[in-house]
Amino acid sequence: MKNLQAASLKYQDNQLWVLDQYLLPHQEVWLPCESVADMESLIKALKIRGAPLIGIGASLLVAHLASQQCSREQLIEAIAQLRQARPTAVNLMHCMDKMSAAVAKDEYIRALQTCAEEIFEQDIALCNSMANFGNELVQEGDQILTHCNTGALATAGVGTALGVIYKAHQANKKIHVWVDETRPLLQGGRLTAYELDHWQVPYTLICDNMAASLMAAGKVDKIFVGADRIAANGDFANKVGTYNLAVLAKHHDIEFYVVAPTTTLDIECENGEAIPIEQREPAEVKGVSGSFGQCQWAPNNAQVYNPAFDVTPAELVTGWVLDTGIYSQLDVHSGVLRML
Ligand SMILES: CSC[C@H]1O[C@H](OP(=O)(O)O)[C@H](O)[C@@H]1O
Repeated sequence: MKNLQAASLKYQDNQLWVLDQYLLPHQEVWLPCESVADMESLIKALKIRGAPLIGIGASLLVAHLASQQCSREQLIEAIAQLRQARPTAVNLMHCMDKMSAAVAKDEYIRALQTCAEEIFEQDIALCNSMANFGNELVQEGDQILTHCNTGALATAGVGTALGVIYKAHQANKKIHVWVDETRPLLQGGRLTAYELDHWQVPYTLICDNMAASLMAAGKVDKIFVGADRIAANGDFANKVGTYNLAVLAKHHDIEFYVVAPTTTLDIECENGEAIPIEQREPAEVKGVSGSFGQCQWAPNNAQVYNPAFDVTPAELVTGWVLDTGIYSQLDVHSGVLRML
């Protein structure tokens, strides 16, 4: 397989490497990934994360195993196992479907390697398209709020929602970004802040519970978020806390955009109720952990509710920014997502 390099994933000299996002921003540690167990563990621990990237990483791992003379049966098992690694981001399932089709071919080793390379390179192009379309929505001086991390760390390209922000900054639109820290795993405070620092984009880090007062003060012009799965009717799942922002945006009449590649569409899901929501470990809410270690503030026996995502209904969305264009409520209500 050819060498491939993304911000947090690389295939170099027949070895797959993952940048441990759990340790960012203070430690940049690249981990080798050599087995299904390795990749499954990295995905579940969000050491590799982001709807597009987990599909891309899993695909590269399967292609790597194929080049290591794994049998077709072992590869079929690997695909089935990786498909289960996380339940909400549909990109993973779409990628594993593509790899399943490839492993069924006579020349399955080459087919798997080509498929994984195409998935990687396609995502770069999808990110560029989303960024270009989304940038059309950004005016000079906009104050943009974003949630979680949707940048180069979560994709093979410039990102989804954060890719739009990156493009607007590159176009000298003098934007400012409000960054939700995004409890409980702090993807915003750790990863989005890290990316915006790197790109020298002006930003201010906030706790998630501060977004409402910023909107009330007229300090937010637009909101751009990512998605993990978009249903046929336009409802979508994204990092928990996204629904909060959508409701607040409606109340304050602020434009609210979801930015995602078409690989995040799942027209098998009629609406948001059909999207499986990952429930994660209580420890993530009882305290916090990262490159600094771990601390717990809640009592050991505290009951915890820790959904990794929530669902935003289509009626709260101003526009869907996909790699194929920008779609309005009217477009989506007419069923356009089923035709992409
Ligand atoms: C472009 S990434 C999309 C999506 O994935 C993130 O979830 P996680 O950090 O749990 O992988 C977040 O919901 C982003 O918006």
